[in-house]
Amino acid sequence: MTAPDPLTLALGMPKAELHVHIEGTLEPELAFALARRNGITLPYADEAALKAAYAFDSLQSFLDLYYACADVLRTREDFYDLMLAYLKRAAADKVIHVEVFFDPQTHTARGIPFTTVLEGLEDGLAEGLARYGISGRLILCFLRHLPEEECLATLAEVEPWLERIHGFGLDSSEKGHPPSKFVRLFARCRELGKPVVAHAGEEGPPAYITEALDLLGAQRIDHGVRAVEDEAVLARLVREGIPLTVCPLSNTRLCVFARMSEHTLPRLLAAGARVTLNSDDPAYFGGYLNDNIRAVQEAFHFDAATWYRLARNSFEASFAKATEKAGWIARLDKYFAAAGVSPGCG
Ligand SMILES: Nc1ncnc2[nH]cnc12
Ligand SMILES: [Zn+2]
Repeated sequence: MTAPDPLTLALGMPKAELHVHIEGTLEPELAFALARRNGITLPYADEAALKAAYAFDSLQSFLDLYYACADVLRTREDFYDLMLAYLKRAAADKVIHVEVFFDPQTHTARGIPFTTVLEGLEDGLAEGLARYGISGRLILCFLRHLPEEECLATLAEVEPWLERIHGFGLDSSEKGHPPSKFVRLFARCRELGKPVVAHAGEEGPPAYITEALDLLGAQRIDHGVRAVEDEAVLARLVREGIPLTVCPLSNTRLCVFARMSEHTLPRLLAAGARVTLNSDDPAYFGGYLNDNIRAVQEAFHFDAATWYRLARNSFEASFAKATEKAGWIARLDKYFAAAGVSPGCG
């Protein structure tokens, strides 16, 4: 039997996605359908005009559009449709577990009750499990462009639903909003017994990664791609086995790197960092997880062992129970064995 090429293997391998913003999975087609259903006029004539606006030169230029489009999400059914549409795409890419970010402040600020958001997303996760066999968790992200006091008020507001929120994260505009702004907020999150993650080192400097670890107690760093700029920060990430949820298409679309060939992913891997691959905001950045894999493979020509490592990292870095992780890794090993490939690691 001839072994499949590394790209074919990577596209078909079971994997987890640990960094995807549900609001960032809103495809233009669904945005217009929800706008029609809710009697809202989007400031774009049609789907093509909206897509034409996806020319970003920075994180902020993207966030402005991302928050504007989220306005079409109004009802529990809207959040359900959004989640289910994402899970369908993820299942097609052989994703078997997802840890999904959501930004409740984007919605509660518009008068949408938190329960509408939570229940709609949970309905979608339940249906996704039934239809596609994907397990899912929700990670609530705080918007870092807002004052810490407002985020503390949001946390107090969601405490009654704590057992339905798996963890807490920090997203939105990174520059000028360092992790140190949110020390009290994340101390409270940890006090509540929840895992914490934070976007850091996307556009911001490596020092923000250090702050996220030391001041917020982040257990995973979302992006972290600028860690290579500080040897000590990178060495620490490697030594402590801190997972990085890297999103290659996001980074090129938001001009963190001018082109994929300049991405720091190979350097992070070569240093021994615990990297995972993810799609971030797939509707806006040119694709879902397997589109990221295709773009990475075109630039870097990874071997089968590297793809195995990336998939294995995605399971190991998840917040699932150890028994679940062991089951997924066994499934991954079986997949590689059935393809006649011995990845030579793990
Ligand atoms: N890439 C990103 N960085 C920070 N906040 C975000 N919110 C949605 N996508 C984001
Ligand atoms: Zn993100």
